[in-house]
Amino acid sequence: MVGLCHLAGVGMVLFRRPAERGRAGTGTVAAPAGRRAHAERGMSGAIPKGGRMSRAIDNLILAINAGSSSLKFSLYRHAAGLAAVAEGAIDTSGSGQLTLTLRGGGAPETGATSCAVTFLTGWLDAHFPAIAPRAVSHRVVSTHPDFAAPAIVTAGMLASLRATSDSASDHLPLQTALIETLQRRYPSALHVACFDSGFHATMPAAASMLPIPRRLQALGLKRHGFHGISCDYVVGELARVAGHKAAQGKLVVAHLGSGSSITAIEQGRSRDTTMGLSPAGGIMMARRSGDLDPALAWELARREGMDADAFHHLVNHESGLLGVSGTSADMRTLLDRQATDAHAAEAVTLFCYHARKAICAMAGAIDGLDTLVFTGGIGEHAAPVREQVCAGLSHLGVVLDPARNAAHAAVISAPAARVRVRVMPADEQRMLATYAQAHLT
Ligand SMILES: Nc1ncnc2c1ncn2[C@@H]1O[C@H](COP(=O)(O)OP(=O)(O)O)[C@@H](O)[C@H]1O
Ligand SMILES: CC(=O)OP(=O)(O)O
Ligand SMILES: [Mg+2]
Repeated sequence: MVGLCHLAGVGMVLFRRPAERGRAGTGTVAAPAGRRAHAERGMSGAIPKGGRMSRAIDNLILAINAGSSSLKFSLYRHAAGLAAVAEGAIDTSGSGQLTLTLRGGGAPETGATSCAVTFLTGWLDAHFPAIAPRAVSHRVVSTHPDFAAPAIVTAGMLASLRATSDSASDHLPLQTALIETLQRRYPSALHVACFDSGFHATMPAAASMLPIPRRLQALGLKRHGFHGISCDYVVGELARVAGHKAAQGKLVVAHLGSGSSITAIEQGRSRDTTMGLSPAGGIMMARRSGDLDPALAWELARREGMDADAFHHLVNHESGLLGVSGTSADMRTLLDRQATDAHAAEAVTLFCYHARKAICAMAGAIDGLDTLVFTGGIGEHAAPVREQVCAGLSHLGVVLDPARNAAHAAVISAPAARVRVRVMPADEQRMLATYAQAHLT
Protein backbone atom coordinates (compact mmCIF):
# COMPACT_ATOMS: atom_id res chain seq x y z
CA MET A 1 0.00 0.00 0.00
CA VAL A 2 2.74 2.42 0.90
CA GLY A 3 6.03 2.97 -0.87
CA LEU A 4 9.16 4.64 0.36
CA CYS A 5 11.32 6.99 -1.59
CA HIS A 6 14.73 8.06 -0.49
CA LEU A 7 15.66 11.69 -0.95
CA ALA A 8 19.17 12.87 -0.29
CA GLY A 9 19.19 14.53 3.09
CA VAL A 10 15.51 13.90 3.72
CA GLY A 11 15.59 10.27 4.69
CA MET A 12 12.78 7.90 3.89
CA VAL A 13 9.71 9.65 2.63
CA LEU A 14 6.29 8.12 2.36
CA PHE A 15 4.30 8.25 -0.78
CA ARG A 16 1.17 6.30 -1.55
CA ARG A 17 1.29 3.22 -3.71
CA PRO A 18 -2.10 1.64 -3.24
CA ALA A 19 -2.53 -1.99 -4.15
CA GLU A 20 -5.62 -1.38 -6.21
CA ARG A 21 -7.05 -3.55 -8.91
CA GLY A 22 -8.46 -1.63 -11.79
CA ARG A 23 -7.12 1.24 -13.75
CA ALA A 24 -4.69 3.78 -12.44
CA GLY A 25 -6.01 7.30 -12.28
CA THR A 26 -4.71 10.17 -14.50
CA GLY A 27 -4.42 13.91 -12.39
CA THR A 28 -8.03 31.80 10.41
CA VAL A 29 -7.17 32.94 6.82
CA ALA A 30 -7.71 36.65 6.33
CA ALA A 31 -10.70 37.11 4.05
CA PRO A 32 -9.08 39.91 2.01
CA ALA A 33 -6.50 37.47 0.66
CA GLY A 34 -9.32 35.35 -0.74
CA ARG A 35 -10.77 38.30 -2.57
CA ARG A 36 -7.36 39.21 -4.04
CA ALA A 37 -6.90 35.77 -5.63
CA HIS A 38 -9.75 36.59 -7.95
CA ALA A 39 -9.33 40.28 -8.53
CA GLU A 40 -5.78 39.79 -9.77
CA ARG A 41 -6.26 36.90 -12.15
CA GLY A 42 -3.73 37.37 -14.93
CA MET A 43 -3.13 35.68 -18.24
CA SER A 44 -2.72 31.94 -18.21
CA GLY A 45 0.75 31.09 -19.37
CA ALA A 46 2.45 27.98 -20.67
CA ILE A 47 5.94 26.58 -20.83
CA PRO A 48 7.70 27.73 -23.97
CA LYS A 49 7.95 25.73 -27.19
CA GLY A 50 10.83 23.29 -26.85
CA GLY A 51 9.82 22.79 -23.24
CA ARG A 52 12.59 24.70 -21.51
CA MET A 53 12.55 28.17 -19.98
CA SER A 54 16.25 28.99 -20.03
CA ARG A 55 16.21 32.67 -19.12
CA ALA A 56 15.61 33.69 -15.53
CA ILE A 57 12.15 35.07 -14.77
CA ASP A 58 11.58 37.55 -11.99
CA ASN A 59 8.85 37.69 -9.42
CA LEU A 60 7.88 34.04 -9.42
CA ILE A 61 5.72 32.27 -6.87
CA LEU A 62 5.58 28.48 -6.80
CA ALA A 63 2.46 26.95 -5.23
CA ILE A 64 2.55 23.34 -4.07
CA ASN A 65 -0.62 21.38 -3.28
CA ALA A 66 0.02 17.79 -2.24
CA GLY A 67 -3.39 16.08 -2.03
CA SER A 68 -4.09 12.46 -1.27
CA SER A 69 -4.11 11.35 -4.92
CA SER A 70 -2.21 14.09 -6.71
CA LEU A 71 0.65 16.54 -6.35
CA LYS A 72 -0.46 19.77 -8.02
CA PHE A 73 1.82 22.70 -8.67
CA SER A 74 1.53 26.12 -10.25
CA LEU A 75 4.25 28.59 -11.09
CA TYR A 76 3.01 32.18 -11.27
CA ARG A 77 4.57 35.45 -12.24
CA HIS A 78 3.28 38.02 -9.82
CA ALA A 79 3.13 41.65 -10.74
CA ALA A 80 -0.19 43.45 -10.74
CA GLY A 81 -1.86 40.03 -10.78
CA LEU A 82 -0.94 36.36 -10.77
CA ALA A 83 -0.15 35.09 -14.26
CA ALA A 84 0.28 31.33 -14.56
CA VAL A 85 3.59 30.36 -16.19
CA ALA A 86 3.13 26.60 -15.81
CA GLU A 87 0.55 24.48 -14.00
CA GLY A 88 0.43 20.73 -13.66
CA ALA A 89 -0.37 17.70 -11.57
CA ILE A 90 1.44 14.46 -10.83
CA ASP A 91 -0.97 11.58 -10.38
CA THR A 92 0.07 9.74 -7.23
CA SER A 93 -3.02 7.52 -7.02
CA GLY A 94 -2.13 4.52 -9.14
CA SER A 95 0.09 1.52 -8.69
CA GLY A 96 1.89 2.10 -11.98
CA GLN A 97 4.32 4.79 -13.01
CA LEU A 98 3.82 8.40 -11.97
CA THR A 99 2.51 10.70 -14.68
CA LEU A 100 2.64 14.47 -14.92
CA THR A 101 -0.06 16.31 -16.84
CA LEU A 102 0.11 20.01 -17.62
CA ARG A 103 -3.05 22.04 -17.20
CA GLY A 104 -4.32 23.03 -20.58
CA GLY A 105 -3.56 19.73 -22.27
CA GLY A 106 -0.67 17.85 -23.79
CA ALA A 107 0.34 14.24 -23.42
CA PRO A 108 1.13 13.11 -19.86
CA GLU A 109 4.85 12.74 -19.09
CA THR A 110 5.90 9.53 -17.38
CA GLY A 111 8.34 9.70 -14.49
CA ALA A 112 11.61 7.79 -14.51
CA THR A 113 11.26 7.69 -10.73
CA SER A 114 8.48 6.40 -8.50
CA CYS A 115 9.04 9.25 -6.03
CA ALA A 116 6.69 12.19 -6.58
CA VAL A 117 9.06 14.71 -4.91
CA THR A 118 11.99 13.67 -7.11
CA PHE A 119 9.78 13.70 -10.20
CA LEU A 120 8.56 17.24 -9.46
CA THR A 121 11.98 18.71 -8.69
CA GLY A 122 13.48 16.97 -11.74
CA TRP A 123 10.73 18.38 -13.94
CA LEU A 124 11.20 21.89 -12.56
CA ASP A 125 14.97 21.65 -13.06
CA ALA A 126 14.50 20.45 -16.64
CA HIS A 127 11.97 23.09 -17.66
CA PHE A 128 12.86 26.03 -15.42
CA PRO A 129 16.56 25.57 -14.62
CA ALA A 130 17.39 29.20 -13.94
CA ILE A 131 14.56 30.31 -11.71
CA ALA A 132 14.79 31.64 -8.16
CA PRO A 133 11.19 32.04 -6.96
CA ARG A 134 10.53 34.84 -4.50
CA ALA A 135 8.16 32.57 -2.60
CA VAL A 136 7.15 28.94 -2.42
CA SER A 137 3.70 28.46 -0.92
CA HIS A 138 2.88 25.06 0.55
CA ARG A 139 -0.52 23.55 1.39
CA VAL A 140 -0.28 21.93 4.84
CA VAL A 141 -2.90 19.54 6.20
CA SER A 142 -2.27 19.77 9.92
CA THR A 143 -4.32 20.14 13.07
CA HIS A 144 -1.49 21.50 15.16
CA PRO A 145 -3.03 24.04 17.56
CA ASP A 146 -0.27 26.60 16.97
CA PHE A 147 -0.95 26.98 13.26
CA ALA A 148 -3.96 28.49 11.48
CA ALA A 149 -3.08 31.55 9.40
CA PRO A 150 -0.46 31.29 6.63
CA ALA A 151 3.01 31.67 8.16
CA ILE A 152 6.66 31.63 7.18
CA VAL A 153 8.12 28.14 7.63
CA THR A 154 10.51 27.87 10.57
CA ALA A 155 12.64 24.99 11.79
CA GLY A 156 10.43 24.76 14.87
CA MET A 157 7.29 24.58 12.75
CA LEU A 158 8.77 21.82 10.62
CA ALA A 159 9.73 19.82 13.69
CA SER A 160 6.18 20.14 15.07
CA LEU A 161 4.66 19.09 11.76
CA ARG A 162 6.95 16.11 11.47
CA ALA A 163 6.11 15.02 15.02
CA THR A 164 2.37 15.01 14.26
CA SER A 165 2.44 13.73 10.69
CA ASP A 166 0.56 10.50 11.54
CA SER A 167 -2.54 12.61 12.25
CA ALA A 168 -2.85 13.26 8.49
CA SER A 169 -0.95 10.29 7.13
CA ASP A 170 -2.19 10.80 3.55
CA HIS A 171 -0.80 14.32 3.40
CA LEU A 172 1.66 15.51 6.01
CA PRO A 173 4.63 13.15 5.40
CA LEU A 174 4.71 14.16 1.73
CA GLN A 175 4.02 17.83 2.47
CA THR A 176 6.84 18.13 5.01
CA ALA A 177 9.21 16.33 2.60
CA LEU A 178 8.25 18.81 -0.10
CA ILE A 179 8.92 21.78 2.19
CA GLU A 180 12.35 20.43 3.15
CA THR A 181 13.33 19.56 -0.41
CA LEU A 182 12.14 22.84 -1.92
CA GLN A 183 13.78 24.87 0.85
CA ARG A 184 17.07 23.34 -0.20
CA ARG A 185 16.31 23.78 -3.90
CA TYR A 186 15.17 27.41 -3.57
CA PRO A 187 17.09 28.74 -0.53
CA SER A 188 16.50 32.42 -1.29
CA ALA A 189 12.70 32.01 -1.49
CA LEU A 190 10.29 32.81 1.29
CA HIS A 191 8.63 29.49 2.17
CA VAL A 192 5.06 29.98 3.36
CA ALA A 193 2.99 27.25 5.05
CA CYS A 194 -0.75 27.58 4.38
CA PHE A 195 -2.93 25.53 6.67
CA ASP A 196 -5.90 23.68 5.24
CA SER A 197 -7.89 24.05 8.47
CA GLY A 198 -7.33 27.80 8.97
CA PHE A 199 -10.51 28.81 7.13
CA HIS A 200 -12.58 26.78 9.60
CA ALA A 201 -11.34 28.68 12.66
CA THR A 202 -14.59 30.68 12.43
CA MET A 203 -16.74 27.61 13.18
CA PRO A 204 -18.87 28.15 16.30
CA ALA A 205 -18.27 25.96 19.34
CA ALA A 206 -21.37 23.89 18.54
CA ALA A 207 -19.66 22.79 15.33
CA SER A 208 -16.11 22.42 16.59
CA MET A 209 -16.67 20.75 19.97
CA LEU A 210 -16.63 16.97 20.29
CA PRO A 211 -19.24 15.63 22.73
CA ILE A 212 -16.65 13.95 24.95
CA PRO A 213 -15.65 14.65 28.56
CA ARG A 214 -14.16 18.09 29.19
CA ARG A 215 -10.92 16.57 30.47
CA LEU A 216 -10.38 15.12 26.97
CA GLN A 217 -11.43 18.32 25.24
CA ALA A 218 -8.74 20.02 27.30
CA LEU A 219 -6.17 17.95 25.36
CA GLY A 220 -7.14 19.94 22.28
CA LEU A 221 -9.33 17.23 20.77
CA LYS A 222 -11.86 19.03 18.58
CA ARG A 223 -13.24 19.22 15.06
CA HIS A 224 -10.87 21.18 12.81
CA GLY A 225 -12.15 20.71 9.26
CA PHE A 226 -10.06 20.62 6.08
CA HIS A 227 -10.29 21.75 2.43
CA GLY A 228 -10.33 25.29 3.86
CA ILE A 229 -8.02 26.65 1.16
CA SER A 230 -10.39 25.29 -1.49
CA CYS A 231 -13.41 26.82 0.30
CA ASP A 232 -11.66 30.20 0.60
CA TYR A 233 -10.96 30.09 -3.13
CA VAL A 234 -14.61 29.22 -3.89
CA VAL A 235 -15.89 32.18 -1.82
CA GLY A 236 -13.62 34.58 -3.71
CA GLU A 237 -14.44 33.05 -7.07
CA LEU A 238 -18.17 33.26 -6.33
CA ALA A 239 -17.76 36.96 -5.59
CA ARG A 240 -15.98 37.37 -8.91
CA VAL A 241 -18.50 35.49 -11.06
CA ALA A 242 -21.76 36.07 -9.18
CA GLY A 243 -21.16 39.19 -7.12
CA HIS A 244 -20.66 40.12 -3.49
CA LYS A 245 -24.26 39.33 -2.44
CA ALA A 246 -24.04 35.72 -3.67
CA ALA A 247 -20.66 35.20 -1.99
CA GLN A 248 -22.02 36.53 1.32
CA GLY A 249 -25.16 34.35 1.15
CA LYS A 250 -25.86 30.84 2.44
CA LEU A 251 -23.39 28.64 0.63
CA VAL A 252 -22.66 24.92 0.77
CA VAL A 253 -19.43 23.74 -0.86
CA ALA A 254 -19.25 20.08 -1.89
CA HIS A 255 -15.53 19.44 -2.39
CA LEU A 256 -15.63 15.92 -3.83
CA GLY A 257 -12.25 14.48 -4.74
CA SER A 258 -10.02 11.79 -3.39
CA GLY A 259 -10.73 13.42 -0.04
CA SER A 260 -14.29 14.75 0.15
CA SER A 261 -16.04 17.18 2.45
CA ILE A 262 -19.14 19.36 2.59
CA THR A 263 -18.88 22.82 4.16
CA ALA A 264 -21.48 25.36 5.29
CA ILE A 265 -20.43 28.98 4.74
CA GLU A 266 -22.32 32.16 5.57
CA GLN A 267 -21.06 35.72 5.09
CA GLY A 268 -17.92 34.20 3.65
CA ARG A 269 -17.12 32.34 6.88
CA SER A 270 -17.08 28.65 7.68
CA ARG A 271 -19.94 27.65 10.00
CA ASP A 272 -19.56 23.87 9.91
CA THR A 273 -17.91 21.18 7.83
CA THR A 274 -18.04 17.41 7.62
CA MET A 275 -14.36 16.56 8.18
CA GLY A 276 -13.54 16.84 11.86
CA LEU A 277 -10.64 15.82 14.06
CA SER A 278 -8.88 14.35 11.04
CA PRO A 279 -9.35 14.17 7.25
CA ALA A 280 -10.80 10.66 7.74
CA GLY A 281 -14.01 12.09 9.22
CA GLY A 282 -17.25 13.19 7.56
CA ILE A 283 -18.57 11.63 4.36
CA MET A 284 -17.28 8.49 2.66
CA MET A 285 -14.26 9.16 0.42
CA ALA A 286 -11.97 7.33 -2.02
CA ARG A 287 -10.26 5.22 0.64
CA ARG A 288 -11.40 6.90 3.87
CA SER A 289 -14.52 5.72 5.67
CA GLY A 290 -15.83 9.05 6.91
CA ASP A 291 -17.83 9.06 10.15
CA LEU A 292 -18.55 5.65 11.68
CA ASP A 293 -20.46 4.39 14.66
CA PRO A 294 -18.02 4.77 17.58
CA ALA A 295 -18.76 1.19 18.63
CA LEU A 296 -16.98 -0.13 15.53
CA ALA A 297 -13.52 0.31 17.10
CA TRP A 298 -14.63 -1.71 20.11
CA GLU A 299 -16.33 -4.40 18.00
CA LEU A 300 -13.25 -4.90 15.81
CA ALA A 301 -10.93 -4.97 18.81
CA ARG A 302 -13.12 -7.61 20.44
CA ARG A 303 -13.84 -9.77 17.39
CA GLU A 304 -10.59 -9.45 15.43
CA GLY A 305 -8.08 -8.24 18.02
CA MET A 306 -7.63 -5.11 15.92
CA ASP A 307 -5.30 -2.58 17.52
CA ALA A 308 -5.28 1.23 17.18
CA ASP A 309 -2.82 1.33 14.27
CA ALA A 310 -4.72 -1.30 12.29
CA PHE A 311 -7.97 0.60 12.87
CA HIS A 312 -6.30 3.84 11.73
CA HIS A 313 -5.13 2.09 8.56
CA LEU A 314 -8.56 0.55 7.96
CA VAL A 315 -10.41 3.88 8.10
CA ASN A 316 -7.76 5.83 6.13
CA HIS A 317 -6.67 3.42 3.41
CA GLU A 318 -8.97 0.42 3.05
CA SER A 319 -12.44 1.90 3.29
CA GLY A 320 -14.61 4.30 1.29
CA LEU A 321 -15.10 3.63 -2.42
CA LEU A 322 -12.25 1.11 -2.38
CA GLY A 323 -13.62 -0.85 0.57
CA VAL A 324 -17.22 -0.99 -0.66
CA SER A 325 -16.43 -1.74 -4.30
CA GLY A 326 -13.61 -4.14 -3.44
CA THR A 327 -11.82 -3.08 -6.62
CA SER A 328 -11.18 0.64 -7.03
CA ALA A 329 -10.96 3.98 -5.22
CA ASP A 330 -11.35 5.89 -8.47
CA MET A 331 -14.81 7.24 -9.20
CA ARG A 332 -14.12 7.14 -12.96
CA THR A 333 -13.51 3.40 -12.84
CA LEU A 334 -16.58 2.79 -10.70
CA LEU A 335 -18.86 4.81 -12.96
CA ASP A 336 -17.55 2.86 -15.96
CA ARG A 337 -18.20 -0.45 -14.22
CA GLN A 338 -21.43 0.20 -12.37
CA ALA A 339 -23.68 -1.30 -15.07
CA THR A 340 -21.97 -4.67 -14.77
CA ASP A 341 -20.53 -4.68 -11.26
CA ALA A 342 -23.03 -4.56 -8.37
CA HIS A 343 -20.38 -3.65 -5.79
CA ALA A 344 -19.10 -0.77 -7.92
CA ALA A 345 -22.69 0.49 -8.29
CA GLU A 346 -23.25 0.20 -4.54
CA ALA A 347 -20.07 2.18 -3.80
CA VAL A 348 -21.26 5.01 -6.09
CA THR A 349 -24.75 4.96 -4.54
CA LEU A 350 -23.37 5.07 -0.99
CA PHE A 351 -21.01 7.94 -1.84
CA CYS A 352 -23.81 10.02 -3.37
CA TYR A 353 -26.20 9.22 -0.51
CA HIS A 354 -23.65 10.33 2.10
CA ALA A 355 -22.95 13.53 0.20
CA ARG A 356 -26.67 14.29 -0.17
CA LYS A 357 -27.39 13.79 3.55
CA ALA A 358 -24.41 15.97 4.45
CA ILE A 359 -25.64 18.79 2.20
CA CYS A 360 -28.94 18.74 4.11
CA ALA A 361 -27.06 18.81 7.42
CA MET A 362 -24.91 21.74 6.28
CA ALA A 363 -27.97 23.67 5.06
CA GLY A 364 -29.36 23.04 8.55
CA ALA A 365 -26.24 24.56 10.09
CA ILE A 366 -26.88 27.87 8.30
CA ASP A 367 -30.70 27.74 8.20
CA GLY A 368 -31.05 27.69 4.43
CA LEU A 369 -29.28 27.46 1.13
CA ASP A 370 -28.77 29.98 -1.68
CA THR A 371 -25.86 28.43 -3.58
CA LEU A 372 -24.51 24.89 -3.80
CA VAL A 373 -21.04 24.55 -5.34
CA PHE A 374 -19.53 21.31 -6.65
CA THR A 375 -15.74 21.31 -6.81
CA GLY A 376 -12.81 18.82 -6.59
CA GLY A 377 -11.96 16.07 -9.09
CA ILE A 378 -15.33 14.28 -8.75
CA GLY A 379 -17.43 17.41 -8.17
CA GLU A 380 -16.05 19.07 -11.31
CA HIS A 381 -16.08 16.12 -13.67
CA ALA A 382 -18.68 13.51 -12.66
CA ALA A 383 -22.12 14.61 -13.91
CA PRO A 384 -23.77 11.31 -12.85
CA VAL A 385 -22.55 11.84 -9.29
CA ARG A 386 -23.89 15.42 -9.18
CA GLU A 387 -27.20 14.11 -10.52
CA GLN A 388 -27.45 11.38 -7.87
CA VAL A 389 -26.39 13.73 -5.08
CA CYS A 390 -29.00 16.34 -6.04
CA ALA A 391 -31.86 13.89 -6.59
CA GLY A 392 -33.88 14.21 -3.40
CA LEU A 393 -32.77 17.75 -2.57
CA SER A 394 -35.79 19.42 -4.17
CA HIS A 395 -37.18 20.14 -0.68
CA LEU A 396 -34.23 22.53 -0.29
CA GLY A 397 -34.91 24.12 -3.67
CA VAL A 398 -32.20 22.21 -5.55
CA VAL A 399 -33.31 21.22 -9.05
CA LEU A 400 -30.75 20.45 -11.76
CA ASP A 401 -30.98 21.19 -15.46
CA PRO A 402 -29.93 17.79 -16.89
CA ALA A 403 -28.43 19.19 -20.09
CA ARG A 404 -26.37 21.81 -18.25
CA ASN A 405 -25.24 19.19 -15.76
CA ALA A 406 -24.16 16.82 -18.51
CA ALA A 407 -22.24 19.69 -20.15
CA HIS A 408 -20.46 20.62 -16.86
CA ALA A 409 -21.81 24.16 -17.27
CA ALA A 410 -20.83 26.81 -14.72
CA VAL A 411 -24.46 26.93 -13.52
CA ILE A 412 -26.21 23.54 -13.61
CA SER A 413 -29.47 24.33 -11.78
CA ALA A 414 -32.78 24.76 -13.60
CA PRO A 415 -33.47 28.46 -14.33
CA ALA A 416 -36.50 28.59 -11.99
CA ALA A 417 -34.86 26.68 -9.13
CA ARG A 418 -34.59 28.49 -5.79
CA VAL A 419 -30.99 27.33 -5.24
CA ARG A 420 -28.27 28.17 -7.74
CA VAL A 421 -26.04 25.10 -8.26
CA ARG A 422 -22.59 25.75 -9.67
CA VAL A 423 -19.58 23.76 -10.86
CA MET A 424 -16.29 25.47 -10.02
CA PRO A 425 -12.84 24.05 -10.74
CA ALA A 426 -10.83 23.82 -7.52
CA ASP A 427 -7.74 26.02 -7.56
CA GLU A 428 -6.01 25.76 -4.23
CA GLN A 429 -2.72 26.71 -5.92
CA ARG A 430 -3.96 30.19 -6.87
CA MET A 431 -5.16 30.70 -3.30
CA LEU A 432 -1.79 29.50 -1.96
CA ALA A 433 0.01 31.99 -4.19
CA THR A 434 -2.29 34.76 -3.00
CA TYR A 435 -1.51 33.99 0.64
CA ALA A 436 2.21 34.10 -0.19
CA GLN A 437 1.80 37.47 -1.95
CA ALA A 438 0.56 38.93 1.32
CA HIS A 439 3.92 37.98 2.88
CA LEU A 440 5.91 39.55 0.05
CA THR A 441 4.44 43.03 0.22
N1 LIG B 1 -14.05 12.51 -15.06
C1 LIG B 1 -14.12 12.08 -13.81
N2 LIG B 1 -15.18 11.39 -13.39
C2 LIG B 1 -15.27 10.93 -12.14
N3 LIG B 1 -14.33 11.11 -11.22
C3 LIG B 1 -13.24 11.81 -11.57
C4 LIG B 1 -13.06 12.33 -12.88
N4 LIG B 1 -11.87 12.98 -12.92
C5 LIG B 1 -11.32 12.84 -11.71
N5 LIG B 1 -12.14 12.15 -10.89
C6 LIG B 1 -11.91 11.76 -9.51
O1 LIG B 1 -11.28 12.80 -8.82
C7 LIG B 1 -10.29 12.24 -7.93
C8 LIG B 1 -9.18 13.24 -7.73
O2 LIG B 1 -9.73 14.42 -7.20
P1 LIG B 1 -8.79 15.57 -6.66
O3 LIG B 1 -9.68 16.63 -6.11
O4 LIG B 1 -7.85 15.97 -7.72
O5 LIG B 1 -8.06 14.78 -5.51
P2 LIG B 1 -6.84 15.13 -4.57
O6 LIG B 1 -6.74 16.62 -4.48
O7 LIG B 1 -7.22 14.51 -3.28
O8 LIG B 1 -5.63 14.49 -5.13
C9 LIG B 1 -9.80 10.98 -8.64
O9 LIG B 1 -9.42 10.02 -7.68
C10 LIG B 1 -11.02 10.53 -9.41
O10 LIG B 1 -11.69 9.55 -8.64
C1 LIG C 1 -7.88 17.11 3.27
C2 LIG C 1 -7.93 16.26 2.04
O1 LIG C 1 -8.49 15.19 2.07
O2 LIG C 1 -7.36 16.76 0.94
P1 LIG C 1 -7.33 16.07 -0.51
O3 LIG C 1 -8.74 15.93 -0.94
O4 LIG C 1 -6.56 17.05 -1.37
O5 LIG C 1 -6.65 14.77 -0.37
MG1 LIG D 1 -7.22 18.08 -3.26
